[in-house]
Amino acid sequence: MSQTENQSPAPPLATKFVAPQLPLTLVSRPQLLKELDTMTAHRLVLLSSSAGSGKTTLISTWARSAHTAGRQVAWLSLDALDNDPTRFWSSVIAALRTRLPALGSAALHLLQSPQPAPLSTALITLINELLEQGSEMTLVLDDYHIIEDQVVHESLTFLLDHVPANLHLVLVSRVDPDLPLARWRMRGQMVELRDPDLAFRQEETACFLTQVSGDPFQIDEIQLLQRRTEGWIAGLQLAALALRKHNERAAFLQAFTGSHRYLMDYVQQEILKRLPVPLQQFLLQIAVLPRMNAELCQAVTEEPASQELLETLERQNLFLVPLDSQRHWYRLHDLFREVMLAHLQMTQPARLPTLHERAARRYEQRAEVREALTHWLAAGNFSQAVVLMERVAESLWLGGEVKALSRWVMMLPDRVVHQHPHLVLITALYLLNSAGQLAEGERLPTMQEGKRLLARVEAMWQRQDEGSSVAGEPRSDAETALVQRRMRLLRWWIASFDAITKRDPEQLHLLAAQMQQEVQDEEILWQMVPLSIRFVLHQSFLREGALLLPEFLEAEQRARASGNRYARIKTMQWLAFSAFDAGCLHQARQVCLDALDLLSQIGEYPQLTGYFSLCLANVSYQWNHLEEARGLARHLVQQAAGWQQVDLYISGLLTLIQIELAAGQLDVAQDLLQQAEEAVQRFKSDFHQSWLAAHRIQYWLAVGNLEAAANWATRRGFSPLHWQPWEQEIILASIRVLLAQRQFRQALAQLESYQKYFERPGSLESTLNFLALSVVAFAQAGRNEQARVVLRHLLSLTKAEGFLRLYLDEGGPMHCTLQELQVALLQEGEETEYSPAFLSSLLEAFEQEAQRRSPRIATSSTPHTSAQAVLSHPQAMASPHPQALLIEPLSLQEQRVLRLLVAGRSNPEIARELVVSVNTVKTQVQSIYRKLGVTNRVEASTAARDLHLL
Ligand SMILES: Nc1ncnc2c1ncn2[C@@H]1O[C@H](COP(=O)(O)OP(=O)(O)OP(=O)(O)O)[C@@H](O)[C@H]1O
Repeated sequence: MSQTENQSPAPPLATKFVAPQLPLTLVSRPQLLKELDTMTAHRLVLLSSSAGSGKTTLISTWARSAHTAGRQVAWLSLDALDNDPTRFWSSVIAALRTRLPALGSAALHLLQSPQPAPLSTALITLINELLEQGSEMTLVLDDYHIIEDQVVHESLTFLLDHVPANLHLVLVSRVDPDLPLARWRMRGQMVELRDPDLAFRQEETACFLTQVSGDPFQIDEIQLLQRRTEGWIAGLQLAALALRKHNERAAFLQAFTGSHRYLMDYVQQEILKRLPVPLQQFLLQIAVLPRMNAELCQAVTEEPASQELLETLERQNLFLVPLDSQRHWYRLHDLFREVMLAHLQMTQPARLPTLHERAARRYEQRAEVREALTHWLAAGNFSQAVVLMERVAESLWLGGEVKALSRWVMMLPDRVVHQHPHLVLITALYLLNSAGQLAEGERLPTMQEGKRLLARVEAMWQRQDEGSSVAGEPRSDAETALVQRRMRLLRWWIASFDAITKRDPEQLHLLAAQMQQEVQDEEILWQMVPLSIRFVLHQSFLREGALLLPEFLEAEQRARASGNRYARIKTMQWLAFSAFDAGCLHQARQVCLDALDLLSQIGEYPQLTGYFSLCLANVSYQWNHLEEARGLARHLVQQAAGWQQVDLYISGLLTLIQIELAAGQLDVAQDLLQQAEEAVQRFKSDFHQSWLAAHRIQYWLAVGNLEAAANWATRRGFSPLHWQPWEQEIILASIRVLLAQRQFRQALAQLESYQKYFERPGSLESTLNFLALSVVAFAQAGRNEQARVVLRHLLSLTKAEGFLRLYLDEGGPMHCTLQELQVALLQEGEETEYSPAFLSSLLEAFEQEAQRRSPRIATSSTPHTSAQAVLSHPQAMASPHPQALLIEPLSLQEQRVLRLLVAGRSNPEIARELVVSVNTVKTQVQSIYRKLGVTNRVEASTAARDLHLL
């Protein structure tokens, strides 16, 4: 090469002026191309996004199609030599001349003359030539990030500020160029495409993978790669490339992370190597943070200019994703972050623990425990991790985060587990406690996790017993005994879950007794274990939770004195439910209110409020505060569904069904029944079956579908010989079916045979339900005297606690019996073992119930009801006990007369059958007409049928 040749600048490569070849496996992006068509009407289109995000491919595809459509598109791929202003503008003019050869000769001459004119003169000449020439032209400047020369930036700004309307510029860059972008953006002179616009959508990823590999991909494989790459095309392409060398596609996809060599090489060569060292270091170090703000970055990197560096990363499209619109919080693109971490691990392994420790400390100061723990563990600083876990274990339980705690505990190495067995055992205790509150079908995984934790401590202990070397101090006998006792307790607790699954109350009883012995001198936390088993045993199995009331009262006091919040909340929960079972509604309500108060004082633990809300809803229901009960139950169901607390969700639904049935909202009840049935089936929640079946029957009876109810009862078949306490609601419901079928004798026989079970001590709630049904059965069978006797007993048991729904739910026959009792008391001046005021308030409640169900009747100017009015009310048919709809219910004798009348008997025939005079029958028939609001036999028959009075 000659001297002169050596000094003259190298001529530009002709390929600079041609859009690059498109990939063979091109995924078409019609939507983006269409957008570009519109965007290129602007003065400037900026494509600023990460390396390998598909900028060049997109714009060259567009350039080709624009060219085909007759548009003039000039192309210039910039290179490092273009960092010289003369060279840059000469290249630009050369690019323009590929489309308009006559353009720019004067400007070029000025630029290249031996005594060059000022740059602005050449630019003005070019602008004037463009304007003069007049045709539309788009100029693409690819890889503009290569340009660092300030004069080039300034001259380009000059051009853009004075650009003629027929020139449009497309700038393609990995970083935001040093141009007045904000001004142009604000003036609407510039439009942009950035990473989120360019990332492949899932269908594009699918198309790309299929084209590259030739094989169709499964949807889950596509989703996995889409998630991993977040649509970053270069990442996807590298994964596809690596995939070609693997036979086991599924295994490869699972193992594909940022530490893959292809990715690391690409990022190193294309990105990291090109950054200044301080920025490189900053990026590598902040990669230990899953999400970050300037303050955290500063804590980790000790770099005071963290805010500015974050802004630089963002401007340079270095995979920093803003998490809020104020740009306080960011995260790194996941796969890119993995590459950074892998790089850090490879180049500066000793630095990683320090960075994690700094992060952990900062998070601890911010009281962000989860993050702090993750970093302590990542730093391998297990002693700090354990200290923190021990400190926050209880709060994590309260916050419903036991599973996270158990995951962290599982990450501790054997040596640490051996030194801190109690942390592991307490985590297992919390897990088993949570398992106890889950519906049966979902209990297993949580229990398995508890088992795994316990097994770790046991295995270590066994190794110690066998004399194998486990690091750590030798233990005192007392400490060894304590750990062993706790392991035993947990084993028994696990065994108790098996007993629950096998429906084995004896075994449960045995286990609880064994445990009770063991925990005499234990901390309150461990004393809770046998109590929780006793609660399940007595509440869910034997259904005599009331028996435990004194025990729970005492436990609650102990828990209060201990200051342990877990123990307090648990004992209050048990206490509330036992009080409810014992019929102590006021006490149950007070405990719930106190517990909710306590929970609001100790912090936001909404998951723990559920059981208290449930109990409160049931108390409100009994007091006939239906609106309040409904509000509580609805809220509870919504929340429990969100928290995935299936047991609570189903219990809430069942309570809500009962409320809607009582309110006559049968359509709503029907929907809820379906939801509950699905949930019970899905989660195999057997303990809810009895309530559910009982509600279903109540619903059928309420809508008059006696056939469905009867079919069900026949299929089910009951016998006192197979009494199971957890089936008592179904048993009572099946007796209701008998009553509805007018099989009074059988119903009474059933009641008698079950009496000893329902009237046993331990569940006043069961006893009350049984007695209420007995009153109705006797009354319907015409055994009014006995009905009144049972009713008096019932009144004496419920007088102090204000039970209302217990009575109201039984409808007409209960109402009649109450009225008869009141008359008898007035006539005979009988002594009562309950307050007559209570009786009056019950009768008043029945009146209000009738008014609520049928306001037209209550406000009618005629003193007596009309059956038509009753029937015209939409809720009339919803009443489970239509007699209650009549302002004046029919007496039993009138019901008998009505039945014969409907059967077509004449007055003398009725008189003969009932052994009364014809005149008496006539009076009773008139009274029936009056009460039903009808005037003849035909109307009476219709009303009787419609109102289900027969
Ligand atoms: N639509 C597409 N179909 C198939 N492959 C594509 C598509 N878009 C991009 N690619 C591939 O992705 C890789 C990166 O694309 P491209 O070079 O266009 O990205 P870029 O953002 O311009 O990158 P850089 O910043 O490095 O210039 C290329 O190998 C390209 O072939």
